[in-house]
Amino acid sequence: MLEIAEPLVDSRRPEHCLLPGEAIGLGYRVRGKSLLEQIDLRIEGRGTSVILGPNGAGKSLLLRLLHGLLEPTQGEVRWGGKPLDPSLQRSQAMVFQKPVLLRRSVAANLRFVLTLEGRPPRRVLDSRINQLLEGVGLREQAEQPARLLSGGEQQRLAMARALALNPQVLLLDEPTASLDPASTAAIEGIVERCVQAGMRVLFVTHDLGQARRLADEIIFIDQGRVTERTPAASFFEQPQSQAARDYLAGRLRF
Ligand SMILES: Nc1ncnc2c1ncn2[C@@H]1O[C@H](COP(=O)(O)OP(=O)(O)OP(=O)(O)O)[C@@H](O)[C@H]1O
Repeated sequence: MLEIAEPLVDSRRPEHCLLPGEAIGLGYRVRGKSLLEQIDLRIEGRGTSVILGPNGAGKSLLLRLLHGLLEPTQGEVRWGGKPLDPSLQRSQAMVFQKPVLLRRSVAANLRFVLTLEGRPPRRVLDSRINQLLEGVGLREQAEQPARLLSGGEQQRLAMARALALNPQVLLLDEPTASLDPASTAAIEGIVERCVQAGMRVLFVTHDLGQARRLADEIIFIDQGRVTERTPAASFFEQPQSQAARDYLAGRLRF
């Protein structure tokens, strides 16, 4: 298994306090069709909320709305009591199933993010890039074109890029869906260290083993509605909603 060196997460915290995150009467409709409806959620404290639910339930839409990539058609999203603006948005980071990387070197992908808001001294910049690459086990590939990395390596680079600006909240949309078990374990290890360092994680997955390993609580979504929110231990023993029981038993619902 890949050994990932410390430290990955910078101990300096961003200036904004993002928590709590709130979805208040949140809804999203497209062409008269309701895709998410009446979502009320409060995200606070530490740890990892794993979002489960069948295909098409609205999990990715919820993450995109929480991250401000989509505008709700009903209700609102607030972080730290305020609507998400670009500066608050930079205090959170999202990683997608398919990493979207620049056609540049591995190090240049990180340099790009780290110089978005000004150019730190070269020594500081290089040291942070090395720290991030060390943290995700990619130090030796620093000068390699990012597009030549394997799928697992690309996703580790995407994680490093997400962590570059010390987000307080990490939104992960099936980041290991196309990865093998070793690469999946590497990503899970990075996520665990982020949680230990105080980040709040929202993690969408269909991998129930992964949900058991990572979740402090489960948020279950079915047909655009949150049907339950339960501590992880009791969710797997005793899901409260029929939708969740069907999902765990592998029964299709139409
Ligand atoms: N921009 C859009 N316009 C119209 N329909 C959309 C749009 N985005 C998503 N949808 C639909 O909304 C529903 C929820 O999509 P979403 O991607 O959130 O599901 P999901 O729970 O993440 O599913 P999966 O587990 O398959 O990734 C789906 O039926 C999808 O087709």
